[in-house]
Amino acid sequence: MYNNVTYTPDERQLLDFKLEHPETIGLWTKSSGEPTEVRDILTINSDQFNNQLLIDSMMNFNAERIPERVVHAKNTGAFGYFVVTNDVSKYTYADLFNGIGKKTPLVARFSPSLQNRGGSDLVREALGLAVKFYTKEGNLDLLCLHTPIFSFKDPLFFPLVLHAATRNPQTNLFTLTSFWDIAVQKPSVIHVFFWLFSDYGIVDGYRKSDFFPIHTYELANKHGETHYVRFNFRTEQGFSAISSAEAALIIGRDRDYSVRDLYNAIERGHYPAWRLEMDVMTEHDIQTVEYDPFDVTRLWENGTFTTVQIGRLILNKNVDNVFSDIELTAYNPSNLVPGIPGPPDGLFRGRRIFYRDTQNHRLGANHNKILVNKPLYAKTYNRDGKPPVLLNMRNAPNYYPNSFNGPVPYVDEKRPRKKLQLLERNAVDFQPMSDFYNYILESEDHRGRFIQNLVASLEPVTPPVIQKILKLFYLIDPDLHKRVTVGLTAAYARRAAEQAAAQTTSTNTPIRNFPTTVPNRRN
Ligand code: HEM
Repeated sequence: MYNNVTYTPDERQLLDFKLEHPETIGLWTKSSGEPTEVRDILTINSDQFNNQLLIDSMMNFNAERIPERVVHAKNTGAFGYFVVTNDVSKYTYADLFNGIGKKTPLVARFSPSLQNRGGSDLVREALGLAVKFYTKEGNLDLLCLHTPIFSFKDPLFFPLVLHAATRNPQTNLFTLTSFWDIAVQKPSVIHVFFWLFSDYGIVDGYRKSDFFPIHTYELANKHGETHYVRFNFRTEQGFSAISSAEAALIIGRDRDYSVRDLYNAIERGHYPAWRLEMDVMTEHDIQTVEYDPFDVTRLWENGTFTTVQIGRLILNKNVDNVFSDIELTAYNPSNLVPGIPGPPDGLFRGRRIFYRDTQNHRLGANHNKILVNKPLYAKTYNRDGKPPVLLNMRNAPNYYPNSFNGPVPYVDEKRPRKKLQLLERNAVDFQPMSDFYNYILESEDHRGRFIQNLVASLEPVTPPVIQKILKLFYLIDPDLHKRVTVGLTAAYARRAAEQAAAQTTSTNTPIRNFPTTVPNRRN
């Protein structure tokens, strides 16, 4: 009866396991290793406190959850590799980017930024792609968003803005009023909102989006010269987005659409790939362009940089276990390698601390010893702490300097001696938002959909936020202000009519209760 049916890879997973293992995979034991005796698997009418299997199973189950990430909690990911396709040695001596054809293994994780672990992935919020490259010179982590810009420059605002954009402490709901209020108070945020409310907002699965580490990274070549780059991961699947209405329909039947899409594509051998490119400026250009090229809230301007392809990222293996291979990953943007000194801006300096700290909290101080985070090579003077400690550097000296052949530092002649010092501005510049409205939204159709999405999001927003946001829209572009105002007026009129109609309709009385008894057949 089932012979002619084709099942999707995600539904087939257990069956595939069985086909790969025609016999049982072995004896069931307790976590101590003691084999499970068949009479212990039923505890009814037995002395339950004497049943070690019951205690072992229950206690382990009770402890299954660890704290979810404060942001980017919802998980999916895969293993893959990066392959160098171009000679970029004139920009960086980073080993992983040098040598056409060189392959570096990696683990990638995708996530919506605001959803809790069980949330939906077709949402109008920034999506994350985090990549951990296991290089010979340590792990390189690139954390990206699917918006090419970030919301603000000052790291102090991260917890504050994120509180406004996540669940309200009383209602436990995402609240559009606080979401837009923070944009009023910190208008650089509006630029990110614009990307999200445009056709770039909801992508048709992670595979079909570009991703951006955003910050301007410093790179060093073997002569000690520096270049400044913005990396871009460009999807080879073709960018594809969906509308709010389409997303709502899909979410109704599948909250894990993008997770499923990625898993099934990889199982079917349609390995998703991204081109890693970089937009490059020389040390001279970076200091002379007429805008701030380190400002994470704005794009670089056409004609001020060249674009160079580095290689391709390919995901070709689904993980065996989401908890150990993805949930336990600890991506940290300050995991950099020689030849990539990293971004010099203030936001990145903040991020250098936050990730290590939150991962100490979430995974423990030894998170880099968890298998999926373990670099190919590491010898440190760090010791002890909550497991895993692996071999804890065994009997090697645990202090430095020492006279007993403990690990030693090396000399990197190529490392740049100078460091660029930035002086960042706090002023808000509406130009990038105006450019977005007039140029990035390339057609009248797109602008129309953008206005529609804005209006839908603004309609529930209460005073005084709504008045203030409209004033800001006026400053960005009077046409934007006019069209959103017209849209809102129509939306309010529709709502008032719906409310009036609802008052005249009779209330809905339940026609049944849940049955809680069955007929007594003995009578
Ligand atoms: C001050 C600014 C920022 C702070 C304080 C911050 C903080 C955090 C924290 C606490 C996490 C959870 C980490 C974990 O539990 O393992 C996280 C995850 C993440 N962040 Fe940020 N973030 C900031 C800016 C950014 C920016 C600019 C980007 C992208 C360019 C970004 C991309 C991501 C991604 C992709 C993840 C998910 C990592 C994963 O898959 O595990 N963040 N961030």
